[in-house]
Amino acid sequence: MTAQILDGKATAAAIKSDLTVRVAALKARGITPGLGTLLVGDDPGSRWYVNGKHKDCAQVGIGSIQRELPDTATQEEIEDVVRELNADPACTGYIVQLPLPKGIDTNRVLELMDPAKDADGLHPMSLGRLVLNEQGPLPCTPQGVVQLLRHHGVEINGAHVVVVGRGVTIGRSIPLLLTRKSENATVTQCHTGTRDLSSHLRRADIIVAAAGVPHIIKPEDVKPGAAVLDVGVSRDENGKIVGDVHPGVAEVAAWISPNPGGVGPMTRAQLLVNVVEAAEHAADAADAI
Ligand SMILES: Nc1nc2c(c(=O)[nH]1)N[C@@H](CN(C=O)c1ccc(C(=O)N[C@@H](CCC(=O)O)C(=O)O)cc1)CN2
Repeated sequence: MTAQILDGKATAAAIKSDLTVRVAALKARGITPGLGTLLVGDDPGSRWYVNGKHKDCAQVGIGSIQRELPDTATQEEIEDVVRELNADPACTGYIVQLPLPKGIDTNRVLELMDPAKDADGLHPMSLGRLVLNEQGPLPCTPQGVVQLLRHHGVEINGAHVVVVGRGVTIGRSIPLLLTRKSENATVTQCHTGTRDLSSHLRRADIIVAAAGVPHIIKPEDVKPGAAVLDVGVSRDENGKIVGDVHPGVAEVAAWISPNPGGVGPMTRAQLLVNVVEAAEHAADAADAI
């Protein structure tokens, strides 16, 4: 039997439809949320992602502020734009598209952002809030993974999840989200230093593959009936996406996220959720004065 699809495109469309209503309600209260983006350099993938984010904004009624710098930009030039976005009242939330060019201190850039405008959940304050179980913007891809599972009714409570990868934007925070009481999973985090990856994978009810290694998850390593989410993005010689999950896994798993069309659209939808939630909190705080 072939696995059922964890359909990121359809789930993201449902989230966006709900957000359209919430943005209209904010506008009725005199607040227009505006997403800022800072793109440094001309990587075609990053440009595609940023353009997609602005297209999404237009669909749900969120304003757009688009800033760009060449890949020769210095740390100071990048930080100047960050300060401008911090000060811009039309920009209620923003992101710095990652990765930044080599030689740029990414953590210093992220730390300079106004945490109240962090739309990506990647500011150290936001990540600290996640650790402390406090309210704040959630990292977009990790929360996209959680929402994709929830939307399709995949049982997370009590599940054993194996995450492959420990990168800061994705792998690192997935265990933080899935071990919250609301999710209640048990998580094993595997990485390049893990001995005998297969033995961990075979025990997983849910696998989240975020290693960036083409087809690292093979059919023989997957427990029949597991849910498998493919977050890896590598490219073949024609520029086509090759995920972390071997196509044969679809014959063993009960659920599989396509790639493209799975976690990617959910990343974009969660960004919009963060922008709208921040604007709603600001509106509530203003009303309370
Ligand atoms: N500041 C950030 N930078 C990066 C993040 C992030 O969350 N914040 N994540 C990734 C890139 N990313 C968002 O920025 C992203 C990745 C993938 C997709 C997506 O919709 N992908 C499509 C396929 C697109 C293609 O064909 O290339 C899909 O999966 O269907 C959206 C956003 C790194 N940087």
